[in-house]
Amino acid sequence: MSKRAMPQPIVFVTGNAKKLEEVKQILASGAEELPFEVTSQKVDLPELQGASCEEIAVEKCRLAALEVKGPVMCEDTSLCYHALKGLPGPYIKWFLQSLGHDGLNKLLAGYEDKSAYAQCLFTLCAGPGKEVRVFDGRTEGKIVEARGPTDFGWDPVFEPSESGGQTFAEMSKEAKNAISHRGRALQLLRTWLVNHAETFAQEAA
Ligand SMILES: O=c1nc[nH]c2c1ncn2[C@H]1C[C@H](O)[C@@H](COP(=O)(O)OP(=O)(O)OP(=O)(O)O)O1
Ligand SMILES: [Mg+2]
Repeated sequence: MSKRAMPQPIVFVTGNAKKLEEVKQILASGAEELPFEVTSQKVDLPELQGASCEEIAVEKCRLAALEVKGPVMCEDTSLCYHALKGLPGPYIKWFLQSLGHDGLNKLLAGYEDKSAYAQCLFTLCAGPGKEVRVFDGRTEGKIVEARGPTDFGWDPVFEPSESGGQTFAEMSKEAKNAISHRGRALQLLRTWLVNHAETFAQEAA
């Protein structure tokens, strides 16, 4: 299907400039070309509390579609400690903001198990009231003392199992994107859009 069949671009709605930067890099580097143009809009949307990661992600995307009045994608990132049964999970933003990297380590002081996974839920919606589809990407690893540049969230304290001992912050952007929660979820979204371009364009029309 040609791009002309889908005049409206998909708007990636996020309040986080670093997420946007990675999403642009990942979309530019893929093997398959996305059949839709992706633009972005900076909106910090409210997020449900006390709900599952998936419920939070779906509700945020639903609000984004209402705000943009057209096709949107969003994402929600969680950092889930196995010893804490998945917490901080979707509340990692507030834990990081209040406790810092050191605090994220100290949370696990009473536990031997330092393992955790990063989860990214990408959501896609063709417009107000339309179905919200969810794409789940995960990366397993462990929580370590901060190492590497501190310009993106909890990257310095998360060491993926597949990185050969580097934290996300110590890895090159390409290396992180190749194994990251975000890279994996976005890859699933990309493949879905490539295979269902017509369905999505019809929903958006
Ligand atoms: O790859 C990552 N590496 C390190 N840190 C990360 C990553 N991805 C998100 N983060 C941080 C940002 C925020 O502190 C929390 C997720 O919260 P989350 O609500 O998904 O992000 P946000 O509010 O900054 O942006 P948005 O407007 O898209 O909701 O983890
Ligand atoms: Mg947020």
